Amino acid sequence: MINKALINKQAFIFDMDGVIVDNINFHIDAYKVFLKQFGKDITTEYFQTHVNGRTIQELIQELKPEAGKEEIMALSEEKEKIYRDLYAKHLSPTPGLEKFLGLAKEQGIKMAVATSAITANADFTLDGLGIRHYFDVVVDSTMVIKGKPDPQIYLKAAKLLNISPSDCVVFEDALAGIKSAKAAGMEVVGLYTSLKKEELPEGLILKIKNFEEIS
Ligand SMILES: O=P(O)(O)OC[C@H]1O[C@@H](O)[C@H](O)[C@@H](O)[C@@H]1O
Repeated sequence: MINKALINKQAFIFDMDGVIVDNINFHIDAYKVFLKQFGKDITTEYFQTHVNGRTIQELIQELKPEAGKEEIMALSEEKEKIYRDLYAKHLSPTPGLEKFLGLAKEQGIKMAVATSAITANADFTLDGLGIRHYFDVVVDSTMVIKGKPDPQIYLKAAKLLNISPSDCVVFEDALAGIKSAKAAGMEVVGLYTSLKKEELPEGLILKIKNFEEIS
């Protein structure tokens, strides 16, 4: 049974990292390796407030303003390959995810993924877990101009699903992602995977550790 707070909605839109997979520590470790070439380190706090949920392309643009599109994509792929190599043998869905996706599908709820990741990471996760077939739409960072916290990615997912933003619920774990979804006019279920429960902002319809709590 799907949780009462969600049953009147027509679409569920899932963030990927920190929601479909609980992988944030692997991103932090990959950034530590990748950022050495820029003479930078990254703390967990800096990651949560400035990096998590944003696109790596925008981060690289800040680190290297002179880089053109091709170099930005090459550097993005460099960092994401480090991440995929670190996480590959741990790849697993957030507890309860598949049961929840199955129930939602049975009830005719449309579903999308809206991730700040590059396409290779979305493929790695959705195909690696064998769950792509649950989703009607997958939007990644290469398909938008402005990344989260801008609302563009969630608005695009809703448009492709053909569902009005107010009929969508978003599942998010990152501060930038929650801002993006709210700016798109959507209600948000917060997952406390990368942040602690008390660090998630107010104004969420639910705060959950994983999908076992709502399926
Ligand atoms: O949480 P989302 O939207 O799935 O975003 C994932 C992205 O989150 C960012 O923190 C990372 O820089 C990216 O490497 C990663 O792909």
